[in-house]
Amino acid sequence: MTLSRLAELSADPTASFVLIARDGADTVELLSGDVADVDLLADIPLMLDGTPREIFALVPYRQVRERGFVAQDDGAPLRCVIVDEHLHLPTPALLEQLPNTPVPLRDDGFDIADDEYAAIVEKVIADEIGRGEGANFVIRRDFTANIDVDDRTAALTWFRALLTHERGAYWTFAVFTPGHIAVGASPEAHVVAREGVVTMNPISGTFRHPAGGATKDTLIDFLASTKETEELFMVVDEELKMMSAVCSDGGRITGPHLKEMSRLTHTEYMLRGRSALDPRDILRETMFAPTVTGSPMQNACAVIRRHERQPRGYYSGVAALFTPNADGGHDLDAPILIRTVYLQDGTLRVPVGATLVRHSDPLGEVSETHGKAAGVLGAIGAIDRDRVAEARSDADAPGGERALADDPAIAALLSSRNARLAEFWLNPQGEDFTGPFAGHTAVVVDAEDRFTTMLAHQLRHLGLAVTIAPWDEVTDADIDAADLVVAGPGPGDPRDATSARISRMREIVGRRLEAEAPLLAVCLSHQILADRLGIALTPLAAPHQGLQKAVPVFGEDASIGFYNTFTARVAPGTTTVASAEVSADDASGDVYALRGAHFASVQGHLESILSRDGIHTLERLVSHALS
Ligand SMILES: C=C(O[C@@H]1C=C(C(=O)O)C=C[C@H]1O)C(=O)O
Ligand SMILES: NC(=O)CC[C@H](N)C(=O)O
Repeated sequence: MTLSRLAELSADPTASFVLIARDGADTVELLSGDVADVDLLADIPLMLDGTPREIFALVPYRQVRERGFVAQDDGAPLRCVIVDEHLHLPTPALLEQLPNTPVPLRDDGFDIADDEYAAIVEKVIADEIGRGEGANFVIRRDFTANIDVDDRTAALTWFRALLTHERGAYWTFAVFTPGHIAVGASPEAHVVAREGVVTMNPISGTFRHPAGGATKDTLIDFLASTKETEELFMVVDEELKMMSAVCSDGGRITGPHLKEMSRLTHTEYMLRGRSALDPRDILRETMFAPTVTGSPMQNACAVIRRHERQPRGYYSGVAALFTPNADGGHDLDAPILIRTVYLQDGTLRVPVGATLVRHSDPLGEVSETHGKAAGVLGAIGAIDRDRVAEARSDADAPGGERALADDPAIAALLSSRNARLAEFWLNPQGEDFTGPFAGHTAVVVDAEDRFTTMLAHQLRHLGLAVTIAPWDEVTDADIDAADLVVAGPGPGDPRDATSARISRMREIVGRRLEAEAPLLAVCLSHQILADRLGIALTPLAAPHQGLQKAVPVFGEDASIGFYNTFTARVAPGTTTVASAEVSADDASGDVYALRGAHFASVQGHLESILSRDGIHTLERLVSHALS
């Protein structure tokens, strides 16, 4: 009876329904109901006539405009299915019933050719990361094709192929709404909220299996790659910013783990914290994953706007399932919309991107996009399916399936990565805010890099009562009233006289110095402070975006994470400038920290997971500024 319901729904072109196979489940969920398109996340109708409702939503990328971020606007609707019926279908019986119709593709290929994509990668590294705009950016291309088979039959065929041949997906799903179909196998949970616990699952680092499949040796080579390791650390930092914004306990990280799929293996962390927010607010604060946009996230949207030719539609948005819970609220389960085919009136699109970092190899990123698209492209018949991968995905095969993650050498290599990270974020932090600076207030000025949420969280641990204020909202009165002002980091060239944001940060730094009132200046603001003291600013020969280094900070060596392209530079050996004490690199003269009467500054990000000595150094600098 339940299986016949699927047959009925598929036969009705006006019906809206969703099929979801969650990781590890032996059933496929079938949800159906009426469609409602809404403008804002807050409009998602979780309550109707006083009754909590289950809602499935497709959240398009353009929704980032709700956060004040830029996006090409294609009008893709924030589409909700108000669930009337939620069935569980046994997977084997469902597979028997799903069509397996040949779906020939016409006019198929990538909209951006390989060499053009490589050229975009080079441009993003030079013009964006190379100009201090951020650490990592995801730029996408689309595989497109046309089909002549009926849309719904094609989509069900592809869903069957993904269920049968892909593995390691968080959700394998198919969404049918009038005029719009999406079918995918996404590895990545963006945000999950259950009983007050919020989980995020940043996945980055991509190992494309060689012909014949992954082996222990090839996987070990991948795990040793600095680029792939640092890429994952950077996205964990960016997601911890989001966790710090939504969770009272800031969030802690566990992992790293492997995500083994049919043709590639990713590396991932889990971030966990507690939050009492409405799930729609959690979703808004976390729109969208840095793993599919970049960091800092707000500027990543501007970079995407500059370098992508077509709007994103649902790519990098989320599918969000809001389910009523026992507390009268809703749980949220929201995978990222990647590895998905979108189908409208016989035309399909499979968008795919790669995370570009300072040491990206353009051709390597080209093949990474092919590798990531391969699972879906194999399922829709655009490329040959990989027999080896499929054999491995058969858990009933003789000898069963043995995950490489279980190998002791691999497990040891993975866990050794954490030795580089800050214990603060690896351990439970509790909510005990009775640190050494209790009784003092701080205003943290955000210059469009939400590292301020992590800074604020650490400052609260040190006892301060903290508020975060955006650079364009904070008033002079706010600046004057705080016991401590923390002038935050931000994208861009610190010498840029045309930027209103950088000018305002200059005013704030100057105002506190003139008042001789406690100031801590971080990264961009450290550069601004250095400039004010007469120290020269210059681009680094190679950006330090996402780099960990042990550097001298006033008599102690500190292991710190860096996210800068520019630096303040003195003649090597310099120890004071004007009235300020300088901690600089012996060889290059690059200034790592400054301190003087009532102020201190630091080039690195003490709040980053890359800063093993972060909170300790933060405490030293705040203590100096407040003294
Ligand atoms: C951007 C995509 O995937 C993301 C980027 C990854 C990477 O660059 O290593 C890995 C997994 C995903 O978070 C995509 O599939 O389009
Ligand atoms: N994170 C930052 O504040 C970076 C500062 C500056 N945009 C640079 O790249 O050097």
